[in-house]
Amino acid sequence: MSDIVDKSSVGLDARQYHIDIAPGEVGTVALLPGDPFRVPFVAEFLDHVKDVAHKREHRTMTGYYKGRLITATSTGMGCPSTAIAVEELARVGVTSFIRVGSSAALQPGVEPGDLLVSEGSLRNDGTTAAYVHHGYPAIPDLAIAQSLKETAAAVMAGSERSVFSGINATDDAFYAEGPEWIAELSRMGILNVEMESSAMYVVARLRGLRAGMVCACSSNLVTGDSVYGDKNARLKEGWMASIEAALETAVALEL
Ligand SMILES: O=P(O)(O)O[C@H]1O[C@H](CO)[C@@H](O)[C@H]1O
Ligand SMILES: O=c1cc[nH]c(=O)[nH]1
Repeated sequence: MSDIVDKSSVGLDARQYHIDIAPGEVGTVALLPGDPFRVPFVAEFLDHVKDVAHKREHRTMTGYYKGRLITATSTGMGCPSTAIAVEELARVGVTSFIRVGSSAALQPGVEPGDLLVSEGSLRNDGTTAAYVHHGYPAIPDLAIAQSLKETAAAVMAGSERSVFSGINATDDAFYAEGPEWIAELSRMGILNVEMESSAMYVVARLRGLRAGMVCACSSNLVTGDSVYGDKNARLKEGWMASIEAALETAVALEL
């Protein structure tokens, strides 16, 4: 049995197997969109941009925002690839993570393009169950969450869009979100649903790292308001606002 691999100690100081990044190639704070095609949206805010790596769903670029070295890495969709990205980014020096995703609203009054700041996640995923007890909370770093509320409000000031904060759900199965589940989440007061934050929060807590999330609302599952069709411009505006809020938090907290 002595030949069994211990993944907690394998490849620690090397180029990482899935994200293709070596220690020294990135900074201490990473913005995490789901989609690799959204990593360049982060880069639009940065100076001295470098394309660092792109392997599988994990694309990484770095650059400077107001003098701070920022890393942007895509997680892909769902908790399994998100947990891998957080684990491997931590091994190459990242200590703080801010997910900048899209998410569907579960309460009336939230519209596509609005910003949603996470205060915690209902862990409806299989990945975190492999890491911890079912009662373990999936919660952001409190200072990051508070800062995201403030920076999101500042970024959205004067616009027609709003900022909401609350508990989100993290689901594994986009197409298994049936009407009963959506109604139950809404009745529980859950603000929005996405597919990555529980893994980011749990892995971050277990490894002594910090994490937070600000998403753009892509659709509202209880009002039927969706981005399909002419609302897409609003989602892009929401993504850009969420990225700016995350960058301002990175600067404000010196992440
Ligand atoms: O747009 P991203 O950040 O990928 O986030 C949301 O979009 C995907 C589903 O459409 C899931 O990954 C969900 O969390
Ligand atoms: O889980 C998710 C994420 C985004 N949009 C949805 O409808 N569900």
